Amino acid sequence: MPTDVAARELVGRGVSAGLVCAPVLRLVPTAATHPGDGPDTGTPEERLSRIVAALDAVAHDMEARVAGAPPAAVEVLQMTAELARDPALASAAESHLRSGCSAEGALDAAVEDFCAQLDALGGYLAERVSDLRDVRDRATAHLRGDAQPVVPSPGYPYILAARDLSPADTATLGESDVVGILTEEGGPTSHTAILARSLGLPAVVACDRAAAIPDGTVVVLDGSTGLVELEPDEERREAVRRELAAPARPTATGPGRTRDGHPVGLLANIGTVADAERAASYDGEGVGLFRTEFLFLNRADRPDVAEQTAIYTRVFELFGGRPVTVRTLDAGSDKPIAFLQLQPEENPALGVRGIRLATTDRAHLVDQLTALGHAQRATAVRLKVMAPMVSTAEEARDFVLTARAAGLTEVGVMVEVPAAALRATDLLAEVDFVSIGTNDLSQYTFAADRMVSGLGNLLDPWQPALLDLVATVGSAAQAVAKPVGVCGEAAADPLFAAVLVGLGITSLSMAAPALQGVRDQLAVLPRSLCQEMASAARQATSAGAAREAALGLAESVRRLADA
Ligand SMILES: C=C(OP(=O)(O)O)C(=O)O
Ligand SMILES: [Mg+2]
Repeated sequence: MPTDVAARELVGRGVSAGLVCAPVLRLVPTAATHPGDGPDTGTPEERLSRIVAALDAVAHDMEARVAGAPPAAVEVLQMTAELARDPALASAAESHLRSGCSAEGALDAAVEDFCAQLDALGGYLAERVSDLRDVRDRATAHLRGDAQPVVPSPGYPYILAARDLSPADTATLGESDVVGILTEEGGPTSHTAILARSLGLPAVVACDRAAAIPDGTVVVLDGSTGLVELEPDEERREAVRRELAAPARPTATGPGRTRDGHPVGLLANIGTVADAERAASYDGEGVGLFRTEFLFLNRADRPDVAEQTAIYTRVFELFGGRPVTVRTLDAGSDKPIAFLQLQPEENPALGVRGIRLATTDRAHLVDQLTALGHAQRATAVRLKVMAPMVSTAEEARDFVLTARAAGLTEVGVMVEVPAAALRATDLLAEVDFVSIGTNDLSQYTFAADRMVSGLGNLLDPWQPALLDLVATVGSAAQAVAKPVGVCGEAAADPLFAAVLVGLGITSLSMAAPALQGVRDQLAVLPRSLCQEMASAARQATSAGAAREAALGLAESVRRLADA
């Protein structure tokens, strides 16, 4: 094989289930090389109007691709257009122009300012960094008069390989020759993963050297295990073809349930009003996590009760009588929330963040809960409210009392800290429900920064230690018959979702496009099998073995059903 990728197998992270065998083609290079290096011509006003025109051209380009694009792609394209049109971006570029930057330099500096803020916020917001840099690269190409990148259309099915894919690259994959996706970068919450899942395209991300595989190399890609086999022999290719020729299974609709009818709430994660609008149109049972940080970012003054009430009301109206679970502000000293007057900290992830802020600044919590109470009374919503980063039963009790004083009736806490998981029984005695945030629970269990991609194995939700903590919380909740959700990104993986059900989890919250895959998976597995999968996974001694054990059991059922 004429390749500098010597291995016959590569392993990445499977983020969209499915098996495919096809040649690899690489994306025509997308990123503008050395963004920010453009010439320094024209007055600052002229440079600003060139930047605005370039950003506008990017927004138009995204909008032009919307027609005929699948719903999940529309979402991504519109979000990218919104990023390009954000007036804050042009005004940040303007201030860099005033300090003498070229048009390209000012655009680059403005984008990097925003990226630093998003990075500090972590989670879903941090993954928008690559989207923003893509906007910059496209706008830079416009400033330079360069052509915009395209996905190849060779006229035969192929696996698209790249260092990373931008929203615009992936948005129209539904109608292309692409039958699988393989990237070196990206995580389970990246837009590539979300879109791949919604389009049913098998995808593997975080796969070292993926972009070095030469065009034309035939690979078998498994979007469940993350395994990529290079130049498999004819016998293997034939086995994959046979598997793919098997008849398609029907898709499930309505509330989530296992094959034997055990109900599992399927809910959406949202972080903005626009997210809420999109999520409301999916077949889901409500919202399991409404991240409210967007209301507090990039402003010098705190949003007052009236402003917050208006926004919560808009969101609640979208969901009618469905439950909406709002998480109170999850900020810390690494987050640019000016009015909270946070002290600098050496180690912000372990500092005054989440509910701990209420001890230093109670007003923001009381205002937020008051606004939520007003919005609840103005709508038909079933409001559930929960606090982030709770570690002890005392913190839980204090939050419950404060929320009840604001007239809120369903009050819970997130379980994101190992101490909270280990003493879930104590916390559950105080609250109406708990919701496990696997993103932070992994980070704190493994002492592994969730933003460091090199720590992916420790942060793998299949780690048996994480499963043990989830099981502890699941059993504690079952013992007192209280709901226990999972709202970390791991809930979007259909196989992992089945294991969560086996661990006693009663609802799963995820990016809306992932709902269908999880619903379909649960619909074919009886609850008893989910429990067997969970116990097999917990008996394993590594993340990989845990996954294999669960997958083996799920596949045995599928084979029986197919026979
Ligand atoms: C859902 C979670 O919260 P966030 O990702 O917003 O920190 C989590 O930690 O799993
Ligand atoms: Mg969290």
